Parts: sequence; C-alpha cells; structure tokens
Amino acid sequence: MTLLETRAPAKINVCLYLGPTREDGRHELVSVMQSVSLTDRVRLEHAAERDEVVCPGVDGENLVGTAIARFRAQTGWDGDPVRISIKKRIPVAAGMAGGSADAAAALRLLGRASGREDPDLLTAIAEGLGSDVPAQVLPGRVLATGAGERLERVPGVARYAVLVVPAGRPLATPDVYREADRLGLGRDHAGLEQALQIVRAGLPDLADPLCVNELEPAALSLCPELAETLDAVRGAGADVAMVSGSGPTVLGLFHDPDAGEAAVQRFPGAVVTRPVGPHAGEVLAS
Ligand SMILES: C[C@](O)(CO)[C@H](O)COP(=O)(O)OP(=O)(O)OC[C@H]1O[C@@H](n2ccc(N)nc2=O)[C@H](O)[C@@H]1O
Ligand SMILES: Nc1ncnc2c1ncn2[C@@H]1O[C@H](COP(=O)(O)OP(=O)(O)OP(=O)(O)O)[C@@H](O)[C@H]1O
Repeated sequence: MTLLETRAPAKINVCLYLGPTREDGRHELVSVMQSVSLTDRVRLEHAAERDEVVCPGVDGENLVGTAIARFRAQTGWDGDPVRISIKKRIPVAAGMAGGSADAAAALRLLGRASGREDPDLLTAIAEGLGSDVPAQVLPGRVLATGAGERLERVPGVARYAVLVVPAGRPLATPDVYREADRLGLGRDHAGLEQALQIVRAGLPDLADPLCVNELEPAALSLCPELAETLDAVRGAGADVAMVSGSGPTVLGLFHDPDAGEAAVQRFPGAVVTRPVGPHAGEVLAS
C-alpha cells in the first residue's frame, strides 16, 4: 500500500464558555477552536497481520487504535491491515487535544486509503471518539457548541502568534470538568445562549475581552502554580493569557508576532505557534 502521511495540528480554545451538564454527562459549551502549527506527524502504511499503532511516548490504549476499529466497523471497509505511526510533538494530557488530533488525522488517512473521504462520514465516526475529535477532522477555525460536536466553520486564519507554555505535568480532562462542577462554575442555559450570541456577533476574530476560558478556575484550583505562569505570560507582553482547554498548558496570544517570538525565550520548553487552516491537514502520498 502507498505510504500516506498527514499532520495532526494541536487545537487551542480561543474562548470556552461553560454551560450545564447534559444527560450524557458532558457539559454544554460555546467555544471557538483554532488549529495551530504545533503538529504531530501521522503516517499510514501496510501492516503484515493486523492493524497496529506505533506511538512512542504514549503508553496504554491509543485513541488511534479505536479510530481504526470504528472506521472499519462503521464503513464496512475490510482493506489490508494498516500500521499508523505517530511522531508526537503535541504535549500529552496538556489541554491541546493531541490524542483527538491524531485520531482525526487517522480518519483522514483511512478515508484516503479506502476511497471513503466524505467529510460527513468521517465527522460522524469522529463523534464517537471524543468531544474534541469532530472539530479536527478538518483543521482550521470552528465555532463549537453542544458538547463540542456541533460545528460551524469560521473562515479565514487569525494572524496572532500563540505562545504555548507546557506545565510539565498532566491534567486529566474529566478531573477538570468535575472540579468545575465542585466549584459551581458553569452557566445555565440562558447564560450560555447569551454567550453564544455575543461570540457569534464577535466573529471571525474575537476581541481580546471575549477570549475567556471558563474552565480556567477549575484548572487553577487543581494546579495553583498556573497563576504564576499566567502572570508571567501577561508580563511578557501577551495581549491575552489563558489556560488552554482543560489545561494545564498556558497560552499567550500576541497580536504582534515579533513580541511572541521575543517572549518565548523567557519560558523554558515553550514554543511559538501560528493559527493554521484546513491545508495543514492535507493527506500526502509519498
Ligand atoms: C476541554 C476540551 O478540550 C475543550 O475543547 C474538551 O471539552 C474536552 O474534550 P475531550 O478531551 O475530547 O473529552 P472527551 O474524551 O469527550 O470526554 C472526557 C470527559 O470529559 C468530560 N467532558 C468532556 C467534554 C464536555 N463537553 N464536557 C465534559 O464534561 C466528561 O466527563 C467526559 O467523560
Ligand atoms: N494518540 C494519542 N496522543 C496522546 N494521548 C493519547 C493518545 N491516545 C491516547 N492517549 C491518552 O489520552 C489521554 C489524554 O491525552 P491528550 O494529549 O489527548 O489530552 P488533552 O490534550 O488534554 O486532550 P483534550 O484537550 O482533548 O482534553 C492521555 O492519558 C493519553 O495517554
């Protein structure tokens, strides 16, 4: 089989407004999700006997293995076994949806390998893999509602630089949502609807005061040291400093990209990234 390759871009939540819990246990939200140029490399090739996932640095069950199984089950594709190899650069359990991005990338590769590239089909399979997966089947910028699965694409690519400051320790997404509940965070339906209207009116490039992550107090409660990082990122000139998704990675948005490049030197392990559009997820044959 031809070797196919794609990139799996990390995502940031430019804003995340938190709503009530649904019957399925997940929270409603209103979020603008943006893919950035921090990527994993994901490759598909022929495997001898059975489907395999190779992903150094990630122990335990890989979401990509589940993606392959679901793709076969939901499409009926019985093509030759595949090996999907992932070279990670996105920090793990950091609030940048790395596993979700890899799973979405795997669906793109499987779609190409099998001749089943219908985005609606791939998105339907993605919905069963996790809240962050559907938005990443086609990288770029989306307004996500529901629990993250209802998507409206927002055209264009924002121009700010994104400073990514990893925390050096993981934070599990369910723990952060649970902490949000314990703290009594989260709007009621009317409050979330109001946030949706304000965000929608502010698109495509949200004004800085709308770049708010309402999960941040929960991440801070579990990782109090993040307050210092947020202050340092602000002190380094970021126009917006916020926790990424469920954390604990901290982000700085810089409207002046040169200021972002200058700030990165102050934070060991940090990288500067840029928003990217759908082309970042192209599937290439080699
Ligand atoms: C924090 C975000 O990254 C923001 O984009 C996402 O909401 C999280 O998405 P994710 O990691 O793909 O989450 P999933 O794997 O679907 O869910 C893991 C757990 O997180 C909680 N969860 C997730 C998404 C959501 N909208 N509400 C939730 O309460 C639930 O306890 C769920 O069982
Ligand atoms: N391909 C993968 N890459 C990274 N983590 C994976 C992968 N597959 C499974 N995992 C597991 O998923 C868990 C969450 O990892 P991930 O990096 O996706 O978290 P995250 O960035 O916080 O996700 P999100 O932002 O969607 O909440 C980890 O415990 C990890 O072991």
